[in-house]
Amino acid sequence: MIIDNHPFTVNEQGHLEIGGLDSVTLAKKYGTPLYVYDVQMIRDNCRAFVNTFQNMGVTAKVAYASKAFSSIAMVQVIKQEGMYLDVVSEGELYTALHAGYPTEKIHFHGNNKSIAELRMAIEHNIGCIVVDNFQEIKHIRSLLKTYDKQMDVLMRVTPGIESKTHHYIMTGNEDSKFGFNLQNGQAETAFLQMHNDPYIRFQGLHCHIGSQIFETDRFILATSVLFQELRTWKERHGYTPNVLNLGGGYGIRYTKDDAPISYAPFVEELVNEVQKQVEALAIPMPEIWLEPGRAIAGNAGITLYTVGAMKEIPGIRNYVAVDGGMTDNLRPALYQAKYEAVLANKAAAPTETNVSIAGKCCESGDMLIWDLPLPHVSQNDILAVFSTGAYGYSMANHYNRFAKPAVVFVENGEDKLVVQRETYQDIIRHDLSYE
Ligand SMILES: Cc1ncc(COP(=O)(O)O)c(C=O)c1O
Ligand SMILES: N[C@@H](CCCC[NH3+])C(=O)O
Repeated sequence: MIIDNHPFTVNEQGHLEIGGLDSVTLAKKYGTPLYVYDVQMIRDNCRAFVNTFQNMGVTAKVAYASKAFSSIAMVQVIKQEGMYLDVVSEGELYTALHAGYPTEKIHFHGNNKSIAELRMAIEHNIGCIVVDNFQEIKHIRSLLKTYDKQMDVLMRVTPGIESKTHHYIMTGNEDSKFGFNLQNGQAETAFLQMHNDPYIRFQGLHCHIGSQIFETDRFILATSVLFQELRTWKERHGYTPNVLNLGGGYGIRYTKDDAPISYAPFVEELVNEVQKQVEALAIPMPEIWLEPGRAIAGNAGITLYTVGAMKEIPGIRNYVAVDGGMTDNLRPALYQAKYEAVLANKAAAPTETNVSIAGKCCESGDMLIWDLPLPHVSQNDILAVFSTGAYGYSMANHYNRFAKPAVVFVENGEDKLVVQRETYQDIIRHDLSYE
């Protein structure tokens, strides 16, 4: 039996399976809360992007945006898939270096890169820096001169496009902290500062319009806005780009209300648009780069919790509390994000009650799901929340001094612990005594 619209099955005992393994057994073995990933699904998501470009004969680089979920094992899977890697901090870069990621396949982002981060990127000869502001141009130029090194650089621009997503995760609108503004000429000024620099190898433009977006026409629109700018630069400065990075942001299915983007037709649509624009401008086809994060990791991960206290307020609400919450999944509290879930140990049972899943933080907004139909719920049932593979572990925090959960990978019928559960010793590790 397949779980309604989620890519998971139910076994003969009526338990939810992930990657062919019984999720209830995994919960018992590793404890809860527990993040579990189906690694084959991560690989399939990577291949859907990479293979479509290959099948179309288009030169492309697909980078996994590691902010969605970064750990040594995750980065190693991405490396095995031959993908590129997008990092936005020293910490993500450090993780990639420790995972043995080929440094020339790493792209560095960020709206406020520190000198230390730029040094780290330059010292490790990473593949590309995506420059975000005028101060950074100055820093990169002087650092490259000091190191006497050249570096591939892209310029992040904001195309002035509002995407239909939560306001907090829009990034392509004019009023954004990210990138150079196209409308007011700042992008062209930045371009003029970089394109003849002896140390900066200026490769082209980068644009990321936001996250969890379903309308492919937004990406097409962003592409056409970039080409309007490129037309101007061609006419004024004779410039043609080597690279066009169209970012990430592809929406996945969290609930039945979401219609996720199908990667292959989406990539085809995007490539066709670039080809059309390139022909109109009479320039050679640039390399197309993409940076999916959520689309790679999101639906491959679930979170398992154990049901604890239950509180029924007759005529108002049935609260079911689990042993995690906004500390392992901040998205409902931060973006009012919606999720679906089942009882992993009763996955084949008919639903008979409507409940609200509460976390255990001392915070009324610590609710994981407000309305969830479930079978009869008992203490110690295992709740499995779907689509938590992206921005779950990576946004986990220590509020109320909760320890971060473990992460388990499942592949070829085997489970492997890839991030240990934190201990209370970890929680107080950096505390110093004042006595
Ligand atoms: C520059 C950049 N690239 C890629 C991503 C990945 O986005 P998503 O996980 O929505 O694909 C983000 C996050 O929004 C981003 O800021
Ligand atoms: N963290 C966000 C997305 C931001 C992506 C990075 N710019 C989320 O959970 O949806």
